[in-house]
Amino acid sequence: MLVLASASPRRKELLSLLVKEFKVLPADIDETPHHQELAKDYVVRMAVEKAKAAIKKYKVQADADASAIFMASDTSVVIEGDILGKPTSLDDSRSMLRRLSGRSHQVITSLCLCDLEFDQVVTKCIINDVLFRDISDVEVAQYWKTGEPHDKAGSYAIQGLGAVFVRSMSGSYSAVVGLPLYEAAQMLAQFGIHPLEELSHE
Ligand SMILES: Cc1cn([C@H]2C[C@H](O)[C@@H](COP(=O)(O)OP(=O)(O)OP(=O)(O)O)O2)c(=O)[nH]c1=O
Repeated sequence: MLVLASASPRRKELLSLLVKEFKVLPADIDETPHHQELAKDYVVRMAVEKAKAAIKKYKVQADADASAIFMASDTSVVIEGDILGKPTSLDDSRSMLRRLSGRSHQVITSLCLCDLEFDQVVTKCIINDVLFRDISDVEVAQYWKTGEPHDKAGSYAIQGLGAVFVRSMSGSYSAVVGLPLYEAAQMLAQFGIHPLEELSHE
């Protein structure tokens, strides 16, 4: 059994493109970056901590399966080395989008796959570049009202209305949305889960 350690509807939707059956077990962790922690290290640490928290929750379940595999991920927007998480208010969203306006930033997504005993652990970090057009404060306020930026790192969603800000991107689109499909498929194969085989045996 594969367990997705996530509360993100995007991650669930993306994983369902690769795997038919999996459980979803959201993991609550402290997402505060350590002092001077590098963004790459931070996102990988977050994915590992989410996986570990889900393992802890899973182990106390009555139907816990010893062969369960756990998948967790984290997405952060990074500009000038600063990590932008989810906005807490319109002011916060405004300051994020003002920083991103008219320039390029990185979206870093990590992935962690591991077994129940945390003996076999594989992590990966995917870095994408996203270039924004200029964004006015009026647009920031209008965008905030849609609700879309509220639960998104960097205060935008490339898969939604936020796409109107994106001039170009390079890297993995699915990674920016929250779950890098190419890398997830490669990592699942290391745990004996082969998406194409599984989905072709209907
Ligand atoms: C940049 C960007 C982020 N996001 C989302 C992906 C993630 O869900 C969210 C970043 O927050 P995360 O902390 O990575 O994820 P989450 O809290 O939503 O879910 P969980 O930790 O339980 O797995 O931002 C988009 O949906 N589109 C985008 O373009």
